[in-house]
Amino acid sequence: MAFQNLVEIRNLAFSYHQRPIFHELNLALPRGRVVAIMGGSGSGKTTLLRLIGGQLKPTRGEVQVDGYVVNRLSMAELYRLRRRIGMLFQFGALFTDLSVFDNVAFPLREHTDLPESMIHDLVLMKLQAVGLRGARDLMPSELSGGMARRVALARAIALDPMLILYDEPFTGLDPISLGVIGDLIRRLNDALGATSVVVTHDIQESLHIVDYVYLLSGGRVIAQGTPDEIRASSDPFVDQFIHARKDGPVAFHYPALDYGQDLLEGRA
Ligand SMILES: Nc1ncnc2c1ncn2[C@@H]1O[C@H](COP(=O)(O)OP(=O)(O)OP(=O)(O)O)[C@@H](O)[C@H]1O
Repeated sequence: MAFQNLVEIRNLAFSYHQRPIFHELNLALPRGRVVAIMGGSGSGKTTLLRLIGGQLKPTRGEVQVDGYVVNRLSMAELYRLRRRIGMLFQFGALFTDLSVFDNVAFPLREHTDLPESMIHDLVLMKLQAVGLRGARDLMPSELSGGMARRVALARAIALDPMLILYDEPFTGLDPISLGVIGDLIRRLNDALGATSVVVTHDIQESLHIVDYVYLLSGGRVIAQGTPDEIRASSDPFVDQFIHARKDGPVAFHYPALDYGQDLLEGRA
């Protein structure tokens, strides 16, 4: 049975030890879409990706991916599901002792019994898709930051995932490489018929490439909409976020004791 939403998160709560991160999180990722998850530092964006990938379990509520409740799967079932999820984590670290070709071949060799001749063709197809077929014999140390990110992207899609999770895919890139990666995220999603989730601080770039945005704060979704709706929003939080304003509903300080009291207690 095909579910309209590839990912659904319902009434989710999650804490790290005693520290609550999400209280009542609800969100849905429709099939075929590219969705951005944004929010201030520490709002739980990476945690959310890890809940979707089943690396973390919610304390309440559920995470459903392709109809499976991720937090109730056995290890074997979770492993099978994860094979259909591509992940590109911050800086998308490559294996430094493997060539570009072998980096992209890695998941195919790990997770399939395909013959080397077929792996060869699949790797070249993925490298062609990111424009780096000609760089197949280079080592990671010979790549620019933008090229390395593209190789990581080719590796993330090696198994033709149904869902691709990107954690800060634009971090540390120059503006041209950033545009190239943004464009690839969109094009690869559409070419694969996949669904993509992009956790990012890069608001302007992501508003160009995504279909929908969720803004997280205080453990829940506080705004959502299409890029046009987000741009036009008069919500003070959205305004602060979109225009990168220092002052607004999001406080600069992590919650702390009163400053004066804190200083006095230090002396006591
Ligand atoms: N393994 C962990 N154990 C305890 N606390 C954690 C752990 N990982 C993250 N946290 C805390 O949970 C909160 C959410 O972290 P998370 O990395 O999900 O935020 P984020 O929105 O991705 O932040 P950033 O944009 O800065 O990367 C942070 O306050 C962080 O300190």
